[in-house]
Amino acid sequence: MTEISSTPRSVTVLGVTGSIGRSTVDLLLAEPHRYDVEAVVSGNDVTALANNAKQLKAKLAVVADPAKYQALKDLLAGSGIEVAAGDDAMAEAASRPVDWTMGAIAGTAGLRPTIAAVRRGGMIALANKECLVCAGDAFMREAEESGAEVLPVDSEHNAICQALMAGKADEVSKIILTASGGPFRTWSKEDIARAKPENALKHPTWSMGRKVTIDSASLMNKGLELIEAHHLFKVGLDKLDVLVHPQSVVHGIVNWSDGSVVAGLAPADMRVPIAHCLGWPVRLSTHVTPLDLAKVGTLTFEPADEDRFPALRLAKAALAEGGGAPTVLNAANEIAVAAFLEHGLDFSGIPALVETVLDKAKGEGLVRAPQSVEDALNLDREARRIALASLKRPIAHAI
Ligand SMILES: NC(=O)C1=CN([C@@H]2O[C@H](COP(=O)(O)OP(=O)(O)OC[C@H]3O[C@@H](n4cnc5c(N)ncnc54)[C@H](OP(=O)(O)O)[C@@H]3O)[C@@H](O)[C@H]2O)C=CC1
Ligand SMILES: CC(=O)[C@@H](O)[C@H](O)COP(=O)(O)O
Ligand SMILES: [Mn+2]
Repeated sequence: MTEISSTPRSVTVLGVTGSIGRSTVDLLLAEPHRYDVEAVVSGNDVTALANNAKQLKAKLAVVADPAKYQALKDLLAGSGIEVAAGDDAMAEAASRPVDWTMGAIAGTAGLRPTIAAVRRGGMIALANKECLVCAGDAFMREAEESGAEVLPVDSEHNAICQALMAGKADEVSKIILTASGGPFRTWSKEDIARAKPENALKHPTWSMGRKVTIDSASLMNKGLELIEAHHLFKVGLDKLDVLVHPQSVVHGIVNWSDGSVVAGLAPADMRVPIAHCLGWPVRLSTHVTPLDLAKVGTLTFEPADEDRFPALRLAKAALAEGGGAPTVLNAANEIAVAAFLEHGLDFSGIPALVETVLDKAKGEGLVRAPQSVEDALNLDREARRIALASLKRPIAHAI
């Protein structure tokens, strides 16, 4: 049995102020002697960032928004904690040597700092699925080259990664990702089309950041997760499936060639997969309320409806097409979600915009296979330009 090391694990948390970030901080503070926190990074919430930096005794705090530099400096004055701001500072923070990095910045904004961590090596606990949807081939190739170990945090992928330990890669017949079905699981197509942000932000089983919550409501989240699974587990769409499971108790399922089925179950609490990655290869003890299956009582499963949830169909098609299609899909979806949250787009406008952008990008001959992370980011920018130009009402904040 592998023992828990008595040497503290050095850690950096990208996206420390978000939903995944807060769960990570909770685990770090439960056993502070086990960790040496190097850097914490946020987008613009300097109050929470400064608090996290002090609580965790971090050496460095970085905020993405350069306009927030002075505010962060004032908040951390006299603490001895180094302060920085901006994109280059985030990448520099992520490239400082540590054993373990949490990649939990929301959206493609997280790609540059996360790849900086990958290039440095060590363990990368990856929550940010957009990194893999935007630039999966290049991202995983760089991880292989640097020796970085990519640990899946996303609940389905973490469960599947554990289930996959029951056999060999060539003995897998199917990998199934469960989906809660989101708040519109039982809604008609017409009602879904008219859904408002306040409806879409009411996730039935998980408490998460706004972007992933909207993606769950459209089932784009499950589409992004299929692409994420393709890169993490090196399987094609023919071996991947989605099953709607409203209780969010079973997170991932592996069907084996001999008929055996191994499923990963856990409470709907992200501290469980984060702890799995934080302790890896050792299991930590957490204060998470254990899963009580007698209390849950019934587990149900149903097929996903791609007619009412066309985002899932679009993501599957992008995965099947490959090349730059997932990059374009992801960029268009980020703009669409931002527009929906600003009331600039109907809910049904999200998949509609994604489809329009994919068609226009193909028409302009842009959907090439990215050769590098930087190449993927260039394609991402071009797809955003098309998406923004396709909106009837302009938006103030692209995610
Ligand atoms: N929440 C969950 O349960 C799950 C989340 N994920 C994935 O994890 C990632 C994070 O999700 P979640 O924690 O919910 O998101 P949140 O919106 O709650 O948090 C996002 C974090 O990213 C930071 N951030 C936002 N924009 C930037 C930027 N431009 N530069 C640097 N930092 C930025 C935010 O800082 P600030 O607070 O200052 O804005 C915050 O710390 C997503 O990719 C999501 O899909 C995957 C599975 C489950
Ligand atoms: C917690 C987590 O991993 C989310 O990605 C979750 O999967 C969202 O729920 P849905 O199953 O509704 O997309
Ligand atoms: Mn998930």
